[in-house]
Amino acid sequence: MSSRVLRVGTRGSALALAQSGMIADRVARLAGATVELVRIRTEGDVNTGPLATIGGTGVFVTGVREALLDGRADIVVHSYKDLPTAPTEGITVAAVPERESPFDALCARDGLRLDDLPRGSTVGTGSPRRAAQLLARRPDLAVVPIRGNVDTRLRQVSEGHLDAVVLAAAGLNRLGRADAITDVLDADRMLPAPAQGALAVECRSGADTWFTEATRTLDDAPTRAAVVAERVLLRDLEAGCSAPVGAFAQVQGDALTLRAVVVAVDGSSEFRVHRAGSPAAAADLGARAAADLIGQGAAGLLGAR
Ligand SMILES: NCc1[nH]cc(CCC(=O)O)c1CC(=O)O
Repeated sequence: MSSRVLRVGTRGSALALAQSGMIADRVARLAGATVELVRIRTEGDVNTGPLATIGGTGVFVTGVREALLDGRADIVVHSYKDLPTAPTEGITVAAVPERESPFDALCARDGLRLDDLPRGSTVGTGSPRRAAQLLARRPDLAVVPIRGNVDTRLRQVSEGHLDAVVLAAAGLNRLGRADAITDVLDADRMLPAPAQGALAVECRSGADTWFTEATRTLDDAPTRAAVVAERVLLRDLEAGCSAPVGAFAQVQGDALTLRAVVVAVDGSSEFRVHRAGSPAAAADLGARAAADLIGQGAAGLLGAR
């Protein structure tokens, strides 16, 4: 029996446990280790008020990273789209594993698809990006702000309080709730949040240990290139994770393509870009796309910056 123990820091939400558990099992198997889950309760879990009033989604990330930095955990796993774009001193993204579905999913009553929702239907989402793109296509819908974990949101539909909710397909898939999806919103209808569906596996910088070595082997180069392009775009727009910015990059053959949109929160106007580059120059592609959007006047839709 091996004496190696991989300590994986994780929040206690169902999604966090599913994601951390899946990565932990893969790293542990590669390293011949056993897994110890280190539960972390963050400010965002304790305080359920509107995220904007308690410091944004960063409140979830900070608590988890503290466990890494003070040595309680060896690795931590984040939904990449929840990470701020600025790098953190002392922490390295050791792996960006192969991406799950990057797309958003409509979960509606009675199996309805977006175009079949009756006029005036209520759709729950707390995301300005999702709200704006829904309203751009269906101005008649009533977007209702909601928060809470995936199960709480799905219950709003199953209990008849809302006609539909929009959630990341990746989260639903990882939680085994793909059955709730009635319409996967492809890139032509809704561009996802930068890095949606991707995970970031973090280790302390400079620690060349058995667990960083094993973690690095989970890195997927095409996913990393796509995520770099999407997040450099977000960074250069100086927009946060709740900004009305959609972006989707993918490696196709030798090329990396990037599509992005900045939308008015009421869906009344938008700026778009579609560019291609080399996967080796992913950051440059994101930067050029952001400059293009700013040149079109997109900064005016990004609000106070
Ligand atoms: N904002 C919360 C969050 N962060 C990551 C996911 C889903 C998983 C992913 O995008 O990787 C979700 C839920 C959602 O947006 O529906």
